[in-house]
Amino acid sequence: MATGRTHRPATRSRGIPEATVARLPLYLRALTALSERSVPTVSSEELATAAGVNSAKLRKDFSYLGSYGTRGVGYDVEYLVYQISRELGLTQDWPVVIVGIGNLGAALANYGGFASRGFRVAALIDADPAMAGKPVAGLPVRHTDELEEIVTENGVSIGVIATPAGAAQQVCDRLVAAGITSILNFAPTVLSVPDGVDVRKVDLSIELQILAFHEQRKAGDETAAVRRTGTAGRPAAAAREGRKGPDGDVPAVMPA
Ligand SMILES: NC(=O)c1ccc[n+]([C@@H]2O[C@H](COP(=O)([O-])OP(=O)(O)OC[C@H]3O[C@@H](n4cnc5c(N)ncnc54)[C@H](O)[C@@H]3O)[C@@H](O)[C@H]2O)c1
Repeated sequence: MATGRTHRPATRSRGIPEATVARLPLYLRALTALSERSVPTVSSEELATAAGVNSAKLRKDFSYLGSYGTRGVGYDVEYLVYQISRELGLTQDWPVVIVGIGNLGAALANYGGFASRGFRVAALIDADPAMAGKPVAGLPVRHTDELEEIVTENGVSIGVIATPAGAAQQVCDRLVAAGITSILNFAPTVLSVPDGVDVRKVDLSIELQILAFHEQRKAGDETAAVRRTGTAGRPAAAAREGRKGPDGDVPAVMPA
């Protein structure tokens, strides 16, 4: 049934670019920490540092929300938390189902951070009949036979897939046929979905592979520095000075 991939315009309907949308959760996390410490206002520089974002970019992002802060005072923390939460659709409750309640699915079900951010785990679903009825994170595991019924009854629009890769597309197709329009996929496979369905993929092994790439680069830089100077521990200085290595390579700063 899967017919194609979701294509999203670079700018959303209300004129907020996708790149800004992707940074809103970073601001929200930093702002929530400030709010928990009862900090009333924050400057763009402080918030940018806490969110790991450049402050000019932050000001531009907030201008899309119509939030400009007050000169000499900064941004009102509580109001920004409300504004960003509203923009992200977090002022309403989102029931979520998790499919595949093995090691990862059970860990996700037990993660308190979903509920505190408005994502209520409505049901846990697994194909293993031996698991049906067993409690995980206070919820009885339901069998996949009930998947469509669960989605409809709970008005679920977000599904989390934590099954083995081989089962993920079939699970995805059933979730979509049942009415789910957003999928968070942890299985190491590319899912095909019809237009109008959003898929976000989480893959820790890919993140590790990217870190391995950087580690290899660092090791390469170190070796080059030893060759250049006969001393280890100088590549950072060489990079700052923009010096080229013997092979003509400039130590690269890669996007995170
Ligand atoms: N994204 C990541 O960073 C990350 C990290 C760890 C694991 N994973 C992936 O997550 C998935 C789960 O890993 P795990 O260690 O929890 O595996 P697991 O074997 O412990 O659990 C898988 C569960 O899925 C169930 N299942 C199998 N087919 C199903 C189907 N058709 N419908 C519903 N449930 C079904 C099984 O009964 C089992 O309970 C794997 O694809 C794994 O590669 C991803």
